[in-house]
Amino acid sequence: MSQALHTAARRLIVALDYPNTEQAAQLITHLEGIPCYIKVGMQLFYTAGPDFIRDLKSRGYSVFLDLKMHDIPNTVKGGAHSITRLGVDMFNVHAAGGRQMMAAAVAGMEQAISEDSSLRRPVLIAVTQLTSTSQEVMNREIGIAGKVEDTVVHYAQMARESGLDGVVSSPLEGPAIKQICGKSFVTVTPGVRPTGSAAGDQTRIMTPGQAIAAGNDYLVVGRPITGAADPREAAEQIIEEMSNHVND
Ligand SMILES: O=C(O)c1cc(=O)[nH]c(=O)n1[C@@H]1O[C@H](COP(=O)(O)O)[C@@H](O)[C@H]1O
Repeated sequence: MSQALHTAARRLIVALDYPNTEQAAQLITHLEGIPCYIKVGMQLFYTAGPDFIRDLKSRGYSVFLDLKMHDIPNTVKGGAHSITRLGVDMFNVHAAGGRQMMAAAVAGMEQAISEDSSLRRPVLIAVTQLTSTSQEVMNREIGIAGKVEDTVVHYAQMARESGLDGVVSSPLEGPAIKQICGKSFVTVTPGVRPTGSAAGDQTRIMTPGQAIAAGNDYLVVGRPITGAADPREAAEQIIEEMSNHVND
């Protein structure tokens, strides 16, 4: 693998949204040798549990544990402490939980690190508006007026001020977030669809090339890879497209 492809692969996060460890393990086998991140979300974690995460880490994988915590500050602090102790590389909370909750997540993470010096500080990010949320749904159902981008940027600012490292947003909002929060504030962007693949429940989407060209740091891709006839080929095509747009 060339340096450019390697660099692009490190910015791809593959979502293992599976109902059991067997299917997840099969996909990991397909991706062997590709240095991408692995994302474990609610569906897999609630059945596979922490042992699956420890196993991935012991085998050298970079792991994003996507449990989107949203609770009272004390509970989120405890959750962040437990998650950090698993040794994951990235995890998330919902920005809608507010500043105090996000600061509590940072405190829980830092407490775990201070107790065990072998742990590395994970990247802690806040979900802004889910990529499945359209402008209309945000206004009429969630009850937030205005543009999605403005809410996303507001949440991103709160996350930065609360000590988080970045946010989850759609790739469309990446440039506005970077402009307000700075280039080093991390954007992790699901809602990525290669040309011709089904959007499904995602509404705010870009292609892998567009998402990288917009300056986003990490792309989260699930079904376009996990649902492909040849998942490895699908992942390689996405990485190639990403690598072609790194300096756009
Ligand atoms: O936090 C996330 O990862 C996340 C946030 C968000 O706003 N939208 C979103 O789709 N995700 C996750 O990103 C993945 C996207 O999967 P696909 O739509 O199959 O590519 C899923 O695992 C979602 O849980």
